Amino acid sequence: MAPADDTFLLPARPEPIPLAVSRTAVIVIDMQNAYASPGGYLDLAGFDISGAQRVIDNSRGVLEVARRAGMPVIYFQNGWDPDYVEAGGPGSPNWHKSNALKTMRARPELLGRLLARGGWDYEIVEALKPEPGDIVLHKTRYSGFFNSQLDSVLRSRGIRNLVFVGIATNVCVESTLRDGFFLEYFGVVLEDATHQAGPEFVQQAALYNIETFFGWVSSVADFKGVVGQIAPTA
Ligand SMILES: N/C=C\C(=O)O
Repeated sequence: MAPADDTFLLPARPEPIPLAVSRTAVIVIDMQNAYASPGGYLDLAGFDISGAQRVIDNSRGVLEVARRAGMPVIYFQNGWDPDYVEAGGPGSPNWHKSNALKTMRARPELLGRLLARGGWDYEIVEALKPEPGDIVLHKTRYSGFFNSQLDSVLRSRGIRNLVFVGIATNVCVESTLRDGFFLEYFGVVLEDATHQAGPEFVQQAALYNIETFFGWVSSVADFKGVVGQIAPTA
């Protein structure tokens, strides 16, 4: 049972949202070399990753105050086994839509390198490595609620509120927040700790969708400003 006094009001759009510390987790979506480092999959596939460093820098501060307040920090790594069995063959829409798989079919020299567990591309970026006590989960599709332990990890901890940072806003962040909505989780995205895959308008479109239909949009400064005031847990 959450202690009554651990609720805080997070400034957000379309309205501030009350969150209980004991029922809130920060979800770090796909902060892997694949999505945030030059030479990673997204960069090799031709996407602009110039906003990734800002996501890394801003996420560090978010995770620092969240850990100090006692919130679980849950990382996702997106990818598959090195033989890509988990990616699915031509009978899976993932085979047709994954830009990582399409890039490797176009550039066979990359086969086995992109989003393959155990490789550099799959690893969390050096500047945002998980710390002791953080939870690291694996996912094989855009949404963190499919083929993963996320729902049971959250329910076993009484978590109902999910604060998102990571990449890509319009793909894995929005997919996971949307599925969380359908599973009765309250989703908040920190807009300046996310970056899109694609042109700038898809960042705005994803934030519009989240704010209007699926959850709330807040900022790194608002989150740090409120959660940073919460006394460290024992
Ligand atoms: N995640 C975002 C996109 C991808 O994995 O292709």
